[in-house]
Amino acid sequence: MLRPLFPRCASALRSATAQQPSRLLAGSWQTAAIATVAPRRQYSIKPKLASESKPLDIDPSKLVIEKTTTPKSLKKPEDLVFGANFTDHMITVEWNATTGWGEPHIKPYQNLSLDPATCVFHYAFECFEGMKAYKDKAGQIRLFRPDKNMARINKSAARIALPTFEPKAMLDIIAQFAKLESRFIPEQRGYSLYLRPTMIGTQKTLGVGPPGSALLYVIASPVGPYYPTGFKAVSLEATDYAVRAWPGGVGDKKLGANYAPCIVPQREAMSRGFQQNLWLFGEEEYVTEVGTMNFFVALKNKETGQNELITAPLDGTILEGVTRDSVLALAREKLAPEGWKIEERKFTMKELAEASAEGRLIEAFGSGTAAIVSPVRAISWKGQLVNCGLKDHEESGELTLRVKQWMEDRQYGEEEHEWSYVC
Ligand SMILES: Cc1ncc(COP(=O)(O)O)c(C=O)c1O
Repeated sequence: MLRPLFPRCASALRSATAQQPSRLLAGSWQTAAIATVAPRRQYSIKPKLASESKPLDIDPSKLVIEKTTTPKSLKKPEDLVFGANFTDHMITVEWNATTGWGEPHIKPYQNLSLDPATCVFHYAFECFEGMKAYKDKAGQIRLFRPDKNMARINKSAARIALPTFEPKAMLDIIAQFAKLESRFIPEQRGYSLYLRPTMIGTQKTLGVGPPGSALLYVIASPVGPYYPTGFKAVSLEATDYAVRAWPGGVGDKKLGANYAPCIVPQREAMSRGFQQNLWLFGEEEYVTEVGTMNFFVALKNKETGQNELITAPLDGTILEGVTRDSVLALAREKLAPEGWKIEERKFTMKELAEASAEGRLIEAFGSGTAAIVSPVRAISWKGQLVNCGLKDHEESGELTLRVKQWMEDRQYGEEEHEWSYVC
């Protein structure tokens, strides 16, 4: 049994829970302890969770645009480094619990000024998105399935008591922003503008509670192809000494707090020569996802001989990737008619190792906004190297290449499709 760090607090908390369960829900440890000392005190106002604020309050018709007077010089496309350079402007929208969302602004890219006591610095009130704007052959800017990113950031925000917003309104503002930054998006295929919507709690307080104020901002970084000289297959290390997420946790939300704890296992994997780590879950060692990508495996079914494309289900422990959803939809549309079975189901490392040993593992790849798809060569697990179907001289399997092509056709508007949002 774990010994409480503060035994007195723990017993005060236990008695507060027994006597005043509803009070404990409304307060913190500190309030719980006070409640035992002064049991008759009532909370007259139930604190309003930021996430209960009504949507529909970001209003694009109120957008204020202030253009920069010092435009940045453009980098050569081949010199672009992911997330290192930013465009001229940013979007900001402030929120507070009393008045709701304020005027949206597009203004010159600039520093934020926040008090050191601001709650984001102490209790990780932060969530974010990663999405891309592409330039098509006609020079139009296209966002890829941005509705999915808006829905996801709202779910993330609501989980950490930050406010939600009307997705269509924000999308309208992001589209105007992407158009304004058009000169930063190189024309060539493979290039895009990475957009980073971010929401933080900005209340100045060390008290633990729902933030009374927040800031939603969007910055943008021009990016080149993830693999400038063509695919490079990555090798993964299956992590068996740490878990990324668990049932009932927040692994399916894009919270900054989910990312920092993943860096040490990632660094460990790299120190042993692997590019990324692969997160497993439970005694069964279910395969969940890779560092910042969902994971797909193509294998031949042992009994039926049918080709199967498998990825972990959305059970709350993996991020609901927009690319994952797109790959599944494309596979159902294009691979299923070729006889493939497309499955979202739990699968174990043991199952993969067995398929590999029996020559049934066809291919494996990660999926995510940054790389679209990333071929996997091998997975280190329990001292063995599980080969994922590539020959030594190959950097990608055929299926991974096809998926990349299908995705890019829709992202760059070569295939007109409802996933592409023309700004
Ligand atoms: C943990 C994690 N899983 C999966 C993904 C892929 O998600 P998406 O396809 O929406 O980029 C990401 C992307 O950032 C991620 O951080």
